Amino acid sequence: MSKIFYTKTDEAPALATESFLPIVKAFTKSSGIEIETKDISLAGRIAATFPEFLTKEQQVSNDLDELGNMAKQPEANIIKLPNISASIPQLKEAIQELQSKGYNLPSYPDEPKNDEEKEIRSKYDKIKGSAVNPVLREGNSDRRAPRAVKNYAKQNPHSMGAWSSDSKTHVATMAEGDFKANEKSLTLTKATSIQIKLVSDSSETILKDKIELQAGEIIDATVLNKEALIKFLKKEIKDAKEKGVLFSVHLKATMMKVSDPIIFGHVVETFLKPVFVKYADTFDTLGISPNDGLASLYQKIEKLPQTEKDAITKDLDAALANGPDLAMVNSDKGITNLHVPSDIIIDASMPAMIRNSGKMWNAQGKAQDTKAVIPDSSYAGIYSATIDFCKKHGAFDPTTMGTVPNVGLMAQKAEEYGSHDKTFEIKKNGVVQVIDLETGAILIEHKVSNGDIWRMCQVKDAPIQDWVKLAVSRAKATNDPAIFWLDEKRAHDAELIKKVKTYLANEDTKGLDIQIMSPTAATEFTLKRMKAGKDTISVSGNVLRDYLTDLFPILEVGTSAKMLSIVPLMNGGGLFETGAGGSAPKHVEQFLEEGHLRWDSLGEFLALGVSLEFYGEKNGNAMAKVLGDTLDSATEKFLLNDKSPSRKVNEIDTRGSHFFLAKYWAEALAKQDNNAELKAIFSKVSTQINEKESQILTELINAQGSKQDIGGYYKPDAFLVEKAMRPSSTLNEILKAI
Ligand SMILES: NC(=O)C1=CN([C@@H]2O[C@H](COP(=O)(O)OP(=O)(O)OC[C@H]3O[C@@H](n4cnc5c(N)ncnc54)[C@H](OP(=O)(O)O)[C@@H]3O)[C@@H](O)[C@H]2O)C=CC1
Ligand SMILES: O=C(O)CCC(=O)C(=O)O
Ligand SMILES: [Mg+2]
Repeated sequence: MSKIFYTKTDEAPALATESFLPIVKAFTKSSGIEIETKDISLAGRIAATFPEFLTKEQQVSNDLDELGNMAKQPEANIIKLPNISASIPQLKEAIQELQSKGYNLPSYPDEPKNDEEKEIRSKYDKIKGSAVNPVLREGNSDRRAPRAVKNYAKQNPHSMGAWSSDSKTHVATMAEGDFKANEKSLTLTKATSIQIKLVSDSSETILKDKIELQAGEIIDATVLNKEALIKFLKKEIKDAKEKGVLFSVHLKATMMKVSDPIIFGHVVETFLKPVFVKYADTFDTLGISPNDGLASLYQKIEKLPQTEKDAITKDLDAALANGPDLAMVNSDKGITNLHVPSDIIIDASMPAMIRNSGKMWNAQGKAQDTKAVIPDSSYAGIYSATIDFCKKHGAFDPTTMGTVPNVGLMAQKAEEYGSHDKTFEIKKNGVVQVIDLETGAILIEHKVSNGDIWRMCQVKDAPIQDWVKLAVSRAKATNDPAIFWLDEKRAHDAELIKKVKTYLANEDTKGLDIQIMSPTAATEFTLKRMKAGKDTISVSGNVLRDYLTDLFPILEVGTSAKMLSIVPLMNGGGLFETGAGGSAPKHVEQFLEEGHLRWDSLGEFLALGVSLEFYGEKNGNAMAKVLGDTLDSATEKFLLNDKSPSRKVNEIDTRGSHFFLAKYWAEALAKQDNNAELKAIFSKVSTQINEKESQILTELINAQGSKQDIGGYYKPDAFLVEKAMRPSSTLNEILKAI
């Protein structure tokens, strides 16, 4: 009998799991459904990578590898919660925490001095950034707000900041020399293997050897010119100051884990140029890299003698004061947009700004118009088009606006999000060539200069076919227009458009409205319909999948946590992601401070519903189907009765919301007549829950209001977490007895 694999991750979702999973296990046990937890937390992945440094007791299995293999099996059924995609500062913190807990792990070598350190560094670099999702995503993505979620938002609209036509907020993006401008692309007619090399006057360096490519695969390569980037940044820093708007930079340092931290580093360095010039030697000795952000810089200068440290701090203050005001991540704590590369992640940060009248927070904690710097222009246009739309038509109205589900090309590390092992910071002037190893032909080449960022992306043919099919099936299921967001003027998109046209011709699309539009045109088309209450399916590549499934949900339903996020795996299994958002570090902060967790598990309820249904079909388990159906009804009632966690302490939080879900789930099971055994079991449970409701709620509220100690951040103490997340002994007893 196959199992449901449930992931143990990090931060707020991991805390929530401690409360919710016991409920799920109790409810599914009698139906013979086995649920197995797999640890893919950052700390777990670090421990699994370095068994040779650990004691027998500390060693753990490599659960991510196992799940990655599982994702290729037809019986795969995986519930995936959001996890940390670690920036270098986060990775270092996690290592330090484990070391302090007696794990004899090597530290992260900033500048590896020998082969052993190089090996350690390369192992850590595999854990860095988005190291989990690409391994599990062996299928394309289908993300949407279920009808019940949409209706809830219409009846209980979230706040939406007003827009004024004289808002100074805008997007700044490069006009030349960026990834978009330099992209070259081709489709392979037959399978081959390639090599990437850098040819300079004096030498040839192989950057990557023997990449196997399949027939029909699209490859593209491009380069971002460092000089053009710096020129652009200088201009925008000056312009932000002149216009009196906040300066903020929006990148994806997690998914784009090689290119974007380097770009972030250039922003930090350009902003603070005089300091980096004056203290170049000291920073070198201290191993300071602008790519790690200001927070890491401040931390490293702590090691200096007081007078030296004071001198640098004074110069940093002066350089910061001399520039435009920076958008803040946390105004109270003085954490700026330039502190940590992973604090501002474009998919969530741009929609949050748009929802907030186009403003970000300044140092005084006040909302202010902003220059959103998105260096590469490939996708920046969708945000400028949205901002222009809001300036012209005002903010969207959640009570009337339409919905925009997404069908995203994602399988097998598609496009930019699979490019990090083929992304290089160029060390010498020369030419980068992609060579066909079978024919010796140069497939693509670019002239490059020292410091440029060159990258190659791939997308295989089978995922493209699957994606087109998925788009057609969603268009059929809804009868809504489906728009492929592809720009015929971009080299990669032009190749993709040829395939889309070919594969669409193989499908029965009679009566369907399927169109191809550039991202900017698609944004305008979709927003106009959305404003008028009409629904439009976005069919996009991998990056836009990510951006659009935060942008529209955040505008429509307040958060992407409430999305149904299904990945039909290409080999027949199912990966069910819980919402489309992140791991909300802010929520953990609040929980530790006042014992209130505001993480909304709605995405998890939805994911579990489809997972159970899928399990029922795959295994001919009728009880699983009943559990799935009743969970869906419970989720609807949950929304109707507005039982999501409140944001305020001493009101129901995540744990209370789980209680209500359990209550409604038991009620629905008691009410249904498809399975007598479940009806009998849960009639009893439902009565018990209803009888003890006020006692349980009191226990859950009483657990709030004070500081929490869970014995760690990346690897909290299992016992303390359980105690904190399951404070109602009355509820625990009822669940135990099922
Ligand atoms: N699938 C995955 O594994 C993903 C992982 N990540 C990772 O998550 C981390 C944080 O990323 P970030 O960009 O800040 O995004 P988050 O989604 O974690 O946070 C953005 C904001 O969205 C709101 N939010 C998100 N999820 C929920 C939820 N379930 N319930 C209630 N509110 C929610 C919160 O707003 P408010 O403060 O208003 O309550 C939150 O502060 C990073 O490490 C990132 O790499 C990011 C995206 C996807
Ligand atoms: O894997 C990650 O780092 C983030 C994924 C993400 O943001 C998404 O898929 O929407
Ligand atoms: Mg995202």
